[in-house]
Amino acid sequence: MLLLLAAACVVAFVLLLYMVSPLISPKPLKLPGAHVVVTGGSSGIGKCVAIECYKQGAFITLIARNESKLLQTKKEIEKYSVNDKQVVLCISVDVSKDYGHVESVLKQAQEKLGPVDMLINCAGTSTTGKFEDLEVSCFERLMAVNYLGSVYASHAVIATMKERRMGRIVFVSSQAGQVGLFGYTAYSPTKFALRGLAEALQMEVKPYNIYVTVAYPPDTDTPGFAEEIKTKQGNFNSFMGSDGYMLSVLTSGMSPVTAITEGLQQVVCMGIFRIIGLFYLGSFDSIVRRCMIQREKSESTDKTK
Ligand SMILES: NC(=O)C1=CN([C@@H]2O[C@H](COP(=O)(O)OP(=O)(O)OC[C@H]3O[C@@H](n4cnc5c(N)ncnc54)[C@H](OP(=O)(O)O)[C@@H]3O)[C@@H](O)[C@H]2O)C=CC1
Ligand SMILES: CCCCCCCCCCCCCCCC(=O)[C@@H](N)CO
Repeated sequence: MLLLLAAACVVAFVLLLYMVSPLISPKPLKLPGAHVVVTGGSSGIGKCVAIECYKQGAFITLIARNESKLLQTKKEIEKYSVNDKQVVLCISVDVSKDYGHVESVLKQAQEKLGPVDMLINCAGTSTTGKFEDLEVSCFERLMAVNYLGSVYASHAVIATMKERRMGRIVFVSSQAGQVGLFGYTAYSPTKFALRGLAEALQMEVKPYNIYVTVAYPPDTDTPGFAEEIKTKQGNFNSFMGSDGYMLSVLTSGMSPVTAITEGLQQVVCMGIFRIIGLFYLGSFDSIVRRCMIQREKSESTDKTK
């Protein structure tokens, strides 16, 4: 009897998802000729994403502070041009300081390269350390760059996107924005905050054909991330690797789904991943405890010397 009920529930759920599926599966943005703005585009993940979009024919605006790094990256990206009309524009601005300034440079960029089709909020930074060792100014700075920087840039482009009834906004969070970990007390909250922003914003802008994605990269030092953004475009959740998959199912909460199979996988796998997650947490706790004991031991032998 119970089994029958469970089966009926699953069938009803699938049917329901099928009914709303036209509403939840955005078409991928056509990158050829599109204007893509990448904050933090002069280095690391942002640079890889910019290169990937450029390779597919997009016009790129790179935003970061350091001008020489911007120009160097511009040259690097231009090597991948696919037609002679493509432009890479560089703007030197601190996304975390003055909203008026961010707004005016984005206006200028839109005057030069046309309205923004996709904004990738990748400018970010991290500091790690034990809570008591981190200055409170560090908490303020990370929140300003990682969170408010993304708010400012998105706020500056959203009105035009709504008018045009099209657009994509990507927030680059982190796996440390899905789970709080030792040493990340200043960083994790800024990345958790992006998810809250993304969920609320997505609900507002979906009727305007604007789609929001939150990317949760793991520790990254390879250009592999560019592959991810290519295949995940239009999805609300973007992750990498098997840990990333489990984390994104486990922390799916009230995030929207962008495919029927995504919702189904969450329903089926959540419980088992919670069990696996508890093992992870147990092992993290035991690592932390072991390190603490080791440190205390070495400190006390240092003292006796
Ligand atoms: N690498 C990793 O392991 C992971 C990274 N992430 C996130 O991905 C994003 C990119 O990381 P990663 O590629 O490693 O970073 P990098 O340090 O390589 O690049 C950071 C980029 O952001 C720019 N930037 C930093 N602060 C500001 C600011 N205040 N205003 C404007 N631009 C700024 C930098 O340029 P400039 O300094 O000239 O301003 C640079 O272009 C970050 O948000 C990070 O938190 C998430 C998960 C894992
Ligand atoms: C079923 C449950 C699975 C649980 C898996 C848990 C895995 C946790 C890995 C967390 C890695 C954190 C990377 C932070 C990267 C980052 O943002 C910084 N490099 C920036 O400096």
